[in-house]
Amino acid sequence: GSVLTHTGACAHIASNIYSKDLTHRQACTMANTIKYLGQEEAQHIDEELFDEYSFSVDQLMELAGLSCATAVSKGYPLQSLLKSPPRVLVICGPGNNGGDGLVCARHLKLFGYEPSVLYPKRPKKQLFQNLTTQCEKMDISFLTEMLEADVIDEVYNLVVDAIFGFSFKGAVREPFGDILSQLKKITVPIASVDIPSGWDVENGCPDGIQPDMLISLTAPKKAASHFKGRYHFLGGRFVPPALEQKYQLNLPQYPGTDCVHQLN
Ligand SMILES: NC(=O)C1=CN([C@@H]2O[C@H](COP(=O)(O)OP(=O)(O)OC[C@H]3O[C@@H](n4cnc5c(N)ncnc54)[C@H](O)[C@@H]3O)[C@@H](O)[C@H]2O)[C@@H](O)CC1
Ligand SMILES: [K+]
Repeated sequence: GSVLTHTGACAHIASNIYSKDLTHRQACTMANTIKYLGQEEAQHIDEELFDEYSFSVDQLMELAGLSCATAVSKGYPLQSLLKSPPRVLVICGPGNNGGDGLVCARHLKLFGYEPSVLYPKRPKKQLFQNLTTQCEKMDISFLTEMLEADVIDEVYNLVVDAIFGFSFKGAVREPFGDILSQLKKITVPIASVDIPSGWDVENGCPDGIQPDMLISLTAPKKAASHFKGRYHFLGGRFVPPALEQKYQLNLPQYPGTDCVHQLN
């Protein structure tokens, strides 16, 4: 990875190459560095993908979840796992981030992992029921309650955190407070989908969970600048160029036909 943080790199460019009057955003654009999105901006892009570009949630969720499973398989290849069978715990929250988790679990199973899903708050929407059935039909087990940290460490190789994404706000409500407090105690790696759950989408959370992997979808959110884990991937390779232009996302080029790009 690079020595400079994103903010540091942009500040450096702004102060050294261009005039000091440049805003952070302008400096990023001129330096061609990837944009880190605020919460509202992430929500606007999301709405635009559905309303203007006519994507359906199912489509984008499938690509997002596939990106997450692919990033996991790159960071934690099957042959590198210490525990056999290659069990992975996927924890899904009540919104679309949780849906990404269900899709991720299904692809992990196809990749040869043994995912189990914890899905304590299930929305009634057909989409989530379908994703749940798809997992069940793939012999993916669903846990009935959260496990203690030491049990997770003993049984699983890693945890996929698909609890909250860019719509998270305020103090964590149960049962997710208990779940996150166990996740703070585990020693196996956490791979967070889009945002480390419980983190403020823009400001992060110094005493929150500390994932080893972050898979930013569409574009990183501002909280990603506080990420200190080993692997930062970009996924969700579905952004039309015109939309990328409009929001000046400056997305890096994905290698070949890959659905993920490793940022660091
Ligand atoms: N636009 C995009 O780029 C795409 C986004 N997707 C995913 O969608 C996510 C955003 O999904 P949503 O907008 O459904 O929202 P989230 O999944 O971020 O979370 C919303 C859910 O969490 C609950 N919640 C919020 N704050 C809480 C708190 N403090 N305590 C307890 N519960 C709380 C809400 O009641 C709601 O049920 C993204 O982060 C990403 O993972 C992908 O599925 C597809 C494409
Ligand atoms: K998450």
